[in-house]
Amino acid sequence: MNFTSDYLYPNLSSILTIQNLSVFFDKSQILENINLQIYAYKITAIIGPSGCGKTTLIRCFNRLTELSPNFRRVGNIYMGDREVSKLNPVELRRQVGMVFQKPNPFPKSIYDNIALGLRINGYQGDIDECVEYSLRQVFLWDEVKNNLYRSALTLSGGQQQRLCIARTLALKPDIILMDEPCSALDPISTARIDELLYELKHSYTIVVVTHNMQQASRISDLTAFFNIKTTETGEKIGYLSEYDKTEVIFHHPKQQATQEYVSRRF
Ligand SMILES: Nc1ncnc2c1ncn2[C@@H]1O[C@H](COP(=O)(O)OP(=O)(O)OP(=O)(O)O)[C@@H](O)[C@H]1O
Repeated sequence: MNFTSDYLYPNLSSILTIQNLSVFFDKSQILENINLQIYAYKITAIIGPSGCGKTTLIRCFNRLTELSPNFRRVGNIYMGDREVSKLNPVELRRQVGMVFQKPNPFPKSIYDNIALGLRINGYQGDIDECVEYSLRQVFLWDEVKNNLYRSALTLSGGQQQRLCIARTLALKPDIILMDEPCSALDPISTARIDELLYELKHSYTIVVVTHNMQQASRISDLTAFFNIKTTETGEKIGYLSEYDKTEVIFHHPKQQATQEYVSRRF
């Protein structure tokens, strides 16, 4: 099914348009014919069973999949009106930032975790100010302001993840991709990240892969449910099964598989 062409929000602009995207690693097909629109200033949750290609999909958006030599894709991914393959990958990854499953701060000070990326990207403004602003955006400033030169590795998991989000925000991305950002966190840290995402969506477009149905239903505006089909030769291929406003996906999905997945009867 085609989930593009102003399907859900006719009046909103789509920041990413995925058209007929299929992904292969060597001869194995991982994703088949994905058509999807990501809307600006919305949170889009990507859900689906393990192995359906959620991570692979979002890594196509900022071309991280290309770092695997066996990767190949057909179809198109447009950011605005430009195909991402035509963009400089370093600049693309600044515009399309990523937060990973496990917090991965650099083994440097809290300050340097943010300042390094700014310096590498030739930031011309006041670095101290930007460090403070980014830490305030993730509600970490008050917790770390007296220890900015302490190793980031001494922070708790939840603090480390907020630092990683701050590091991404400092580079002023348009889109933030999050790959199960709370899977390594306790419920309190998860709740703080949820609140944070809610605040951030006024300024950024967020795409979050999650296995946490509560998180998806609480924070996202739109939800894409991916499923897996098995071909006659036994190959397992991920496809986009249903995409709609989150309220619809969780309360009145059109497909039984979606209903079973979101109610954990899958
Ligand atoms: N670099 C790679 N080379 C070969 N196969 C890969 C590579 N990366 C991912 N795959 C395969 O692609 C399929 C989809 O993986 P992916 O991590 O995208 O799924 P997922 O839906 O995010 O899974 P999970 O929910 O378990 O994280 C899996 O079968 C995986 O083994």
